Amino acid sequence: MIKFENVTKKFGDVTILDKLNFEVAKNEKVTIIGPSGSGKSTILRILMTLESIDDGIIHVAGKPLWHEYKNAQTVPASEDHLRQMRKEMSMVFQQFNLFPHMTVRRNITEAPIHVHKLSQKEANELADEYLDLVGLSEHADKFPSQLSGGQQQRVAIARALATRPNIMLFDEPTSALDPELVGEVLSVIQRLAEKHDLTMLLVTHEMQFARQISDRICFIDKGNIVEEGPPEEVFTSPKEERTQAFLKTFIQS
Ligand SMILES: Nc1ncnc2c1ncn2[C@@H]1O[C@H](COP(=O)(O)OP(=O)(O)OP(=O)(O)O)[C@@H](O)[C@H]1O
Repeated sequence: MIKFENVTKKFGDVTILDKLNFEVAKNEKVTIIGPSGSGKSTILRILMTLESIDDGIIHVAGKPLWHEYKNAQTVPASEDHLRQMRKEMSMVFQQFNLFPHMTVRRNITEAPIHVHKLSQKEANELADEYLDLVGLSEHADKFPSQLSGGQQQRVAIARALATRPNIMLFDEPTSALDPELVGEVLSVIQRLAEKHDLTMLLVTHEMQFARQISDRICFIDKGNIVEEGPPEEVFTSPKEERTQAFLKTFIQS
């Protein structure tokens, strides 16, 4: 579903992703872990086309993301192609990024109406369906400021789902929350992982959670995957020294 081939990303002279090879299968749930600054968020931002790449190729759902084929040649993607590709994916950010002046329902219906050209009625039905899924049906007419951080993040998840993506990206979705609000957001994500046919790529420091929901853990350091495998294997008996050191500091902190 997602395939990075020799992808390099630089910011100025600094190489952030260094010929990265990485794949996520359809419906697979993968968590990326790694030290601060190792390039985890950059991977998600590149997939959302919020950042471009310097070299390599990325395929999403069988099509090149940052390129397209024209006259049997690979050329840089047009804005039209990028727009099409964006429909495959939705991302939930660390900061919920809700529109403060819009009600919860309108936050959710904006993209279905304006990007996906659904009618108001269809978009409202979608909003109701996903507000129910995240357990916030009774809050549809409130404004974000009237909700707790955990509730706001659940609205952000409903909003991301309402464009009916095949791929959901989560970038540290609980790290801006007070500890007592983390659980409610994680349980929504867990339910999604268990009950919905979605490909999920998650960046989180919630190791216990990653262990529960992931099919595979990727440990990334200095822009490359150092080790990957099933959660039990990576967390219980990491093979690489760098993974061992990272997990150790994590447990101690
Ligand atoms: N727009 C940008 N311009 C310049 N440097 C950037 C930009 N975005 C990210 N970086 C740098 O790229 C590196 C990787 O950033 P990234 O956010 O992907 O790391 P991360 O692994 O997600 O870290 P964290 O766990 O702290 O969120 C960092 O050194 C960061 O400072």
